[in-house]
Amino acid sequence: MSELLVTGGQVLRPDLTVERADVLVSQDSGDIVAVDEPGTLDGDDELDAENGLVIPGLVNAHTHVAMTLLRGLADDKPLDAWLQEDIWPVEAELTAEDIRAGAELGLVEMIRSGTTALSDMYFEVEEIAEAVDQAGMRAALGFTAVTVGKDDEGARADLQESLDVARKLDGRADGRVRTTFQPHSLTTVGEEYLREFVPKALDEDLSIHLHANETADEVAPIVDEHGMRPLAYADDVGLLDGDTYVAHGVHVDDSEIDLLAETDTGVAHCPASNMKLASGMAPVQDLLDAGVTVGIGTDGAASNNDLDMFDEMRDAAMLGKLAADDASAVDAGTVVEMATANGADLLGFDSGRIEAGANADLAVIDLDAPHLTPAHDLVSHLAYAVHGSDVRHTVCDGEVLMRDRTVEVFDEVAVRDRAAERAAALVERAES
Ligand SMILES: CSC[C@H]1O[C@@H](n2cnc3c(O)ncnc32)[C@H](O)[C@@H]1O
Ligand SMILES: [Zn+2]
Repeated sequence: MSELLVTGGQVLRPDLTVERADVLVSQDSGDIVAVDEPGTLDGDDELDAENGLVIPGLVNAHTHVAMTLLRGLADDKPLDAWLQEDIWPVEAELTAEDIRAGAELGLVEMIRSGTTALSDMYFEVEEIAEAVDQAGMRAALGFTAVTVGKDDEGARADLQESLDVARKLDGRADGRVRTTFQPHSLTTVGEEYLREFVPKALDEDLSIHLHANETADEVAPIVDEHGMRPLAYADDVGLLDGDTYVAHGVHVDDSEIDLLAETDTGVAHCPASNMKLASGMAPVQDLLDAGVTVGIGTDGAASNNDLDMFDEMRDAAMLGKLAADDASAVDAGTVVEMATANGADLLGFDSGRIEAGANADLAVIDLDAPHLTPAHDLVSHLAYAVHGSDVRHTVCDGEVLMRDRTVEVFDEVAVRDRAAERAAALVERAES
């Protein structure tokens, strides 16, 4: 039996109070054993949290982790033009090795900035699952099906692959990988295919993750073609009958907010991507007031351009206020809950809170910094002042992924070099 003691720090509790405490975690079960007064617990190994704040590992509720290879490739365009002119032509040249290299780079970036769980949409998911296994992180993964531009055989093969991959990879990495069925969006997967394959996913009790209501441009065609709002259409084809969360949810009207709440459908809010692609402002406070579970995602690094969930919390708070025209909307405590417990709920993990019995997924923030001084309110600091680079240690499933800012699960320099080489060769191939 091996136990790790995170000692000497202040601890963020599930009710968002902060207290001086030690946290004992089991490296066998991967769970938190106890949170108790300093000096009262003993472990086989220790992690020094002196002058630190121990928080739940952050949960990135929507990303495309391998898109780190496309970071900075194409900026300053709206979604449709960005995808069609820049991203999809390069993605067409991606190999399994590229995706592995991009995923490893993204996971290193996440570990360095205190993220321990992610929900990912992409292809070559076997490679991503292996990278997650090596990273020691937790993930909800899936193969994303797109049917536009494909013949019937190709379209059906894509959706079948999404089901097959979900079935095959569920439980990988000693149970740290869960899977989701993934139609890319309501405009990129045809109705006949949704009507055929969504019931199959529901029969198999698969969670569902899709992009929805991201831009105004994708709402009108759905209303024209189906005579209803996008989320009413999603409900009509059964997408909201399961354990479902939608990425973005920007252009949702009141009836759709009610529908999300009634069907217990979650939203992965992606504030930076929504701002950068000028997609719009999600009505986050209205969603929360209606009882919708809202997590936070970075989206891919090509539309962000980083995977730092502290940046994302700050963006969520700022944009939430603008959207609501109310400075009290989407407050600091709310964004911290969104990035931890809410995200864990969406992904189906027992993490996102520091209490006995929860998954031992933690990050320790170094508070010894000018931009974190004074410390009137540490929840305020988490939302508005901490940067990913302030993370000193990262722990997932009881294992130390980063100790004293050294990533222990990857050779970080080799990961960076490989990703840079692969990204350069990828772009060369796409341009030739
Ligand atoms: C086949 S995996 C996912 C697919 O989605 C593309 N993508 C990246 N960001 C977004 C976004 O904000 N909205 C819609 N689609 C997005 C990505 O490039 C992949 O092709
Ligand atoms: Zn996305």
